[in-house]
Amino acid sequence: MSGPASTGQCARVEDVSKLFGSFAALRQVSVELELGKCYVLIGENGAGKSTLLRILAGLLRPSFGTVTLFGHGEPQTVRERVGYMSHAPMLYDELTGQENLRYFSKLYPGRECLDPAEALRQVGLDPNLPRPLGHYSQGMRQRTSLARVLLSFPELLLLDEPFSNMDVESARQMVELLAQFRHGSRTIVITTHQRELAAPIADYVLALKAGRVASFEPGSPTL
Ligand SMILES: Nc1ncnc2c1ncn2[C@@H]1O[C@H](COP(=O)(O)OP(=O)(O)OP(=O)(O)O)[C@@H](O)[C@H]1O
Repeated sequence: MSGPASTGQCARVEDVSKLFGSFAALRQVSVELELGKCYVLIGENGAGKSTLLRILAGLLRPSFGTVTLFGHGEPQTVRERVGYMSHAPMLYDELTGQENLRYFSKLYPGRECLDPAEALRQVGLDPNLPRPLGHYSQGMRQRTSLARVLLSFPELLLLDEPFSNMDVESARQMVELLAQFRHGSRTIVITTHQRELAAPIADYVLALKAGRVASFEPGSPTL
């Protein structure tokens, strides 16, 4: 790769503000994301975490400021290199994990996709589980959501509250899994209210407060 990869930069957010009507959800946020690192985004309810993630995903446009992703000034043009997992899992309860993924893999026509069974294996799930998703534990549902994101071989993973409603052991397993993806040189951004759960993979911790960057500090990753 040339250009941005050689500088090790995955994304650059410069002076980004996002207004909803007259309300500023983000105010002059600037941050740079290096390739292959994990960023943990924390802050109270309404701090702007999901808004920043959705802007990085190209799902929202900033009102002011710029976002550069993989060296491109229009995140929409590199959307296929980004995997976004929202905190409402977009999966069908009446289908099995593999049926869900087969359905979603058809939404990427003409593109190479990871085999659904392999995606499930990568997140530690048996692809041949006969149960419908409605009978999965929360941890298994979150893993299936992550497998769905992996279908398109994303280089940047944007995960909104990946540990929500998970027990501590399932969250620990999810963190180990994410650590493997990071070692595979994917860049990861996680929003969470449970900073301690993500600490083992946090290369950097970005705290937002009322839409502003309150702090941006290196973490102490152990994985
Ligand atoms: N589409 C929208 N229209 C209007 N206001 C919005 C919209 N999206 C977000 N907001 C507001 O912007 C602020 C930031 O929301 P955001 O979801 O980014 O916060 P958050 O830090 O992710 O919060 P939480 O931890 O509760 O998910 C909130 O006050 C929210 O109500």
